[in-house]
Amino acid sequence: MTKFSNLVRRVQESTADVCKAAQHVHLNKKEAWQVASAMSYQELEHLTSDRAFDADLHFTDGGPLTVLYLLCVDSINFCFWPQCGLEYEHLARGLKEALIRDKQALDPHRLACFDGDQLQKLLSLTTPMPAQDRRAELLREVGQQLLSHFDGRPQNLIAQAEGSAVRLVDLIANSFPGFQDRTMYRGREVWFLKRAQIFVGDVWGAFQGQGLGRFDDISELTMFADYRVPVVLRQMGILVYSAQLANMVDTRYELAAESEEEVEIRACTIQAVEELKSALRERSSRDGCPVPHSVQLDWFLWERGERERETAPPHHRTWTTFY
Ligand SMILES: Nc1nc2c(c(CN[C@H]3C=C[C@H](O)[C@@H]3O)cn2[C@@H]2O[C@H](COP(=O)(O)O)[C@@H](O)[C@H]2O)c(=O)[nH]1
Repeated sequence: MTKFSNLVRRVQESTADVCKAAQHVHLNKKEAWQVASAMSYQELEHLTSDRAFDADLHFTDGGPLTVLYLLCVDSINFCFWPQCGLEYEHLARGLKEALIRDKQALDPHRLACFDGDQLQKLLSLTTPMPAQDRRAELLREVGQQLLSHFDGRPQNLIAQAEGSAVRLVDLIANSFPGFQDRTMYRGREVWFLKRAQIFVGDVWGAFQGQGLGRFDDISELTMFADYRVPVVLRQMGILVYSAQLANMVDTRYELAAESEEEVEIRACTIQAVEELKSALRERSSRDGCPVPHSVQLDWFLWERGERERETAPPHHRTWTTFY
């Protein structure tokens, strides 16, 4: 059993350090508290009751094949923007249709032999995406590592987490190298684990927090540091970019992966959602309003970003396999 290292805590702590030291991005905490106080009670009730999992878009069959499907989706859930018109939904729906077409895959007894080749074949049945070869390698890794560490059974992966979302993130990051979303910032390690955490959030959502999706500590997860949510937080005035960074982002200049600018955007995005949650906790002590998990705040912000993507300012552009 891989040593438990609580990588989610490393995400919390390392991104808080980056946010404090950031030169190109400012987290306006006062604005975050304003936004939190302006959220309606009804909105918060909906947020906290909703696991925001889109069951029409995704494959769900109530069993381990759903876990495997989500592991495949989230192993290649990154960088759609270079291909005009391509969105996350095309990936989710494409893999769902490929799985349903591959009738044999639906035989639960066959699940254990879902190896790298089968998973890679699924990709060839979906919409071509940027870096198709890299995505095929990442899918192959899912098949290989699932076979070598978990007897090819996704339910074994879930069982080893023993009902802990944090342990499951650790297992994913330690068992599937492609999910190890971390970098260096001014000589110190920074962790984001966006796809590992979104996988756990998706399993929790797909199973409505029950059975294979039951986690006692889902509240520990951070938001998922992608390129859509920072746009919404910037529009709210919670994230403020330096004039130079604002110009780079607004003119669609590509930010290098692991550059200070990119790392600061991702770290401050995570900390902005934590600040919103702190503000809502404080408000709740006064008016008893429901307090969403970071996962639920994330979905609220992401789906708002999706709705407004045609009219919103540009998101930052970084070529990466992490988000
Ligand atoms: N923070 C955050 N980022 C998310 C998601 C999702 C999908 N969530 C669904 C899954 C289950 C529920 O039904 C959710 O609705 C994708 N992404 C990221 O966004 C970017 C894609 O954007 P665009 O090019 O516009 O499709 C890309 O980095 C992708 O990895 C999320 O929930 N939170």
